[in-house]
Amino acid sequence: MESSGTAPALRLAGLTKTFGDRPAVDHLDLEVPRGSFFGLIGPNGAGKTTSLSMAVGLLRPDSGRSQIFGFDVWDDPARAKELIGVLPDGLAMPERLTGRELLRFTGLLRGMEVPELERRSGDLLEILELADTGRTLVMEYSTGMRKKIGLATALLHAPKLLVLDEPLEAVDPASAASIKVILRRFVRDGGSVVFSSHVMPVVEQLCDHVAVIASGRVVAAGPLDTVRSGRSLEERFMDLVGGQAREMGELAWLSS
Ligand SMILES: Nc1ncnc2c1ncn2[C@@H]1O[C@H](COP(=O)(O)OP(=O)(O)OP(=O)(O)O)[C@@H](O)[C@H]1O
Repeated sequence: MESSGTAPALRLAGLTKTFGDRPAVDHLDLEVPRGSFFGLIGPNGAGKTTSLSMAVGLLRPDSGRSQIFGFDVWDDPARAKELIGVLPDGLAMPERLTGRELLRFTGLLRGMEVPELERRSGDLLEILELADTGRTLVMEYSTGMRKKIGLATALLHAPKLLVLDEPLEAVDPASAASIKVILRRFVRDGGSVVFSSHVMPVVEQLCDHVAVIASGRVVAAGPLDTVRSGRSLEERFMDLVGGQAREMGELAWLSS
């Protein structure tokens, strides 16, 4: 096995997953360099969530491998998973806990010492503007609040790689700004982040690397400026995935 000392933060090799007779992810290869802020973009249904779920060991691929700092997610799950913090899509959480209780539960499962766990939970709840939610149960949280508490659980054990599925979706602008500060600081201090998004300006603002996925395959990947090749990311995205603003003639009935 490759030494964890030189391996990329994340390496996906030949990842494949078929639902029914349609491949959702089709021999996908991807490398996230250490210390990079990596954006994953692609149209709806391109296979981003499926790829990230397989990358972190939440979904078993039909074939292919995922390695985190050289540790295989399926052969060596304990070592791989202690290095990552994950914000999955549609996160299933213990619903009858408050946010603070959820963090305590997560930290204890991770084997953290209680005083340190309490200190970090307080910091995270404060910066994510969840400190005032008091007795509110997770089942009563809004979509954006669920994203934020999910992100807090991903950060709690100070992982080396964050894998985040649309972390800013449904999050209000003030909280989004806080999340961007947290993620930037995380990368500045040596962490690596890979996240999916549909918001091109956010990806351009945050990321130094990007991959475009379409039909379960990587159609472009590399440093942001290389992938953009002198254009905006949105223009490049439209070129690569064949998107075009449609004529509205067929919806003429919508205009009264
Ligand atoms: N559990 C499932 N059962 C059947 N089909 C699935 C399942 N999960 C995903 N798919 C299909 O796999 C394909 C890829 O879905 P996926 O959610 O990975 O795309 P995505 O790029 O994350 O999309 P979006 O940007 O809309 O979130 C889609 O065609 C989707 O319908």
